Amino acid sequence: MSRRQESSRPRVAVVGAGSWGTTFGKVLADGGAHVTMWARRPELAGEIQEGKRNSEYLPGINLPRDMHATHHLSEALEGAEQVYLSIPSQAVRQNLKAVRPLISKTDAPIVSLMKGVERRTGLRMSQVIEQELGCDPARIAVASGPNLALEIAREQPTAAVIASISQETAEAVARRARNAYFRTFVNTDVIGTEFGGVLKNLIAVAIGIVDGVGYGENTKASIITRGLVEMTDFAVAFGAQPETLQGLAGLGDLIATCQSPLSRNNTAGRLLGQGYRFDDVVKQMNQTAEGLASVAPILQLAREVGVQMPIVEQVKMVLDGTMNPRDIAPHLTTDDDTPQGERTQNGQAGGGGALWRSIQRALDQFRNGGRGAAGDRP
Ligand SMILES: NC(=O)c1ccc[n+]([C@@H]2O[C@H](COP(=O)([O-])OP(=O)(O)OC[C@H]3O[C@@H](n4cnc5c(N)ncnc54)[C@H](O)[C@@H]3O)[C@@H](O)[C@H]2O)c1
Ligand SMILES: O=P(O)(O)OC[C@H](O)CO
Repeated sequence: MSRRQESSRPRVAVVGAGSWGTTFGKVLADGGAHVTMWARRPELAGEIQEGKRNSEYLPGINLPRDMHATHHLSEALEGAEQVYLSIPSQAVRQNLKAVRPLISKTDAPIVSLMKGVERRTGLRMSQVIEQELGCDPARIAVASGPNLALEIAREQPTAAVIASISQETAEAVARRARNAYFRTFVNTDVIGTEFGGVLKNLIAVAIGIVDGVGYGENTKASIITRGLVEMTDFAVAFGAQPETLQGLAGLGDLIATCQSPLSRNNTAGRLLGQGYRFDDVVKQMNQTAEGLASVAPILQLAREVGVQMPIVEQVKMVLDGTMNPRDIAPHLTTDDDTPQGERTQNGQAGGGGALWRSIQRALDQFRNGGRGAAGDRP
C-alpha cells in the first residue's frame, strides 16, 4: 500500500499493547483503519512497528502492515478519530491523567476494551474515563463479548457488542471496529455491557477452581447457570437491562471464558483449585486476570444493594485462603437450608418474569424515544 493510500485511512489509536490491545489493533487495521498502538515499553513498540509481531502476547501472529506502534503517547494519539483503551483496570486512572491533555482539543470517541472495576472505588471503567477525562458520557463507548484475544488474532469468526449511552457513538465505533472475521453489534446499555464483562470473570475463576479440584461437567454447568443468575441480579440492581446479560456481553462471554483454557481468569482459578496459594498464582500469571482484583469491590457493591452472590463470595474465600477449594461445590446457592425457587432475585426467571420484563421494555422504549435500548442489535 502506498503512503498516500495509508494516510487517507481513518486514524485510530489503541492505548495498551498487551494481548487484547494488540488484537483489537489488528481488528481495526483489518477493517481499514490506520492504527497506532501505544506500548509502555519501547522494545515492545519497536517489535510491533518494525517486525509486525508481538511475540510475548500473541505468539505466532503476523500483524497487518497498517499497524504502527510507539511508546510516545502523544504520537499515538495525534489525529486519532477514535481512541481505544486496553490496559489493566487498576492502571487506567493513572494513564488517563497523561491522556487527558493530549486529547483535550478533540471530541473523538473513547472506547474501553477493559473488563474490570477499580478496586479502590468500585467504579466501572467508563465511569473512571468520564471522571478523569471530564468528558461527555455520550462520547464514551465500551466493547465486550466472547472475545478471547488469541482466537480473534487467528481470525476466527467472532461477535462483540459496542455499548454507549449514545446510539450514534455506539454505531460509529461499531462501524470502525468490524471486519470479515469480527462482527460488532450495538446497544445503549453501558451498565449491563460493562458489568457482564466484569462478572463473568468471577464466575470463570469459580469454574477454574472446581476444574482444578477435579470436579466434572455437572458442577461446572451448575456454576455457570447459577452464576448467570448472580450476574443478572447484580447488574439489574445497578440499572442494567436483563436482556443484555442474556446477550454477547453476558451469557456469550460467560460461555467463552468458562470453557476456554485460553482464559486467564479460568487459568488462575484452576491453579487455586490445584492448591496453589493466591500469591503463587499471581506470580505465575504473567498476563492480566482482572477477576482477581474485582472480587472484593463487586462483593462490596453487592452488599450495598442487597444482592446475594454466593458463588462470588466463595471465590473470595478461596482467594483469601479461608475455604478449601473442594468445599466450593456444596454451597452453590446459599447456606440457607430452606429450598429456594430457581429464579433470579428480581424474579425474571420466575412467574413474575414476563410481566417484569415487559415493564422494563416499556420503560426502556420510553427512555429512548420509542426505540428499544437493550439487546445486541447489528
Ligand atoms: N486478552 C483477552 O482475551 C481480552 C479480551 C477482552 C477483554 N480483555 C480485557 O482487556 C484488558 C487488557 O487485558 P490484556 O489481555 O490486554 O492484558 P495483558 O496482560 O495481555 O496486557 C496488559 C498490557 O498493559 C500493560 N500495562 C501493565 N501495567 C500497566 C500500567 N501500569 N500502565 C500502562 N500499561 C500497563 C502491559 O505492559 C501490557 O502491555 C483487561 O481489562 C482485560 O479484561 C482482554
Ligand atoms: O482471558 P480472560 O479470562 O481475561 O478472558 C478474556 C476475554 O474477556 C474473554 O471474552
